[in-house]
Amino acid sequence: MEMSDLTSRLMLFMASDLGVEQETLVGTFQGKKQSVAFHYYPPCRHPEKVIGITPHHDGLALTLLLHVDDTPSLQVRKNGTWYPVKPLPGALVINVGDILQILTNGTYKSVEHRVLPDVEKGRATVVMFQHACVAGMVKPLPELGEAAYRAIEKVEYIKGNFRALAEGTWFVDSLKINHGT
Ligand SMILES: O=C(O)CCC(=O)C(=O)O
Ligand SMILES: [Fe+2]
Repeated sequence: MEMSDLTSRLMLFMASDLGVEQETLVGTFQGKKQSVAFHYYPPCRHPEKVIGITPHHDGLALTLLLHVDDTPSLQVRKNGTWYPVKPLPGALVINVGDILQILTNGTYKSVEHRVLPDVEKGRATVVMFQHACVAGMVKPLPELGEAAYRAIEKVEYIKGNFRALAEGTWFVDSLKINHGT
């Protein structure tokens, strides 16, 4: 419930930023599923030999991540460079996911991230993934002009996303519309 309130509030800010009706963006999240993952990464004396969590984008709309301890292992990629995300006590890390990138027609970018295990300390995180869709579809909000992604049913989107993840590709790429520019 608290998480829903928080995601709704974040969507209100994003709606103002995008210049769309607040209800339009908040409505894509309201009443939609949330899933939770608990991660524990044991300390690893040979980090070069293990993967942690491989680079990926979160396939749903928004990710709220709580660091249970102060072990830094999460990294985000920007312009080809990996940057560490420093855990802050009591703070949540908010990641834009693929569905939000599509809804906002590419204005908000889904962040690529990975987890590298720590040599000395274990690490635990609690992660909440927020679903979103527009009348059962994953597609850009019509208010945001010419669509940069094709519309797809949510069920097909989820299947395609898992398939692409298993193949090591990024499903969003396959939804991009080439307007010939
Ligand atoms: O535990 C973390 O820091 C990240 C987990 C993650 O990326 C995920 O569950 O998708
Ligand atoms: Fe992730």
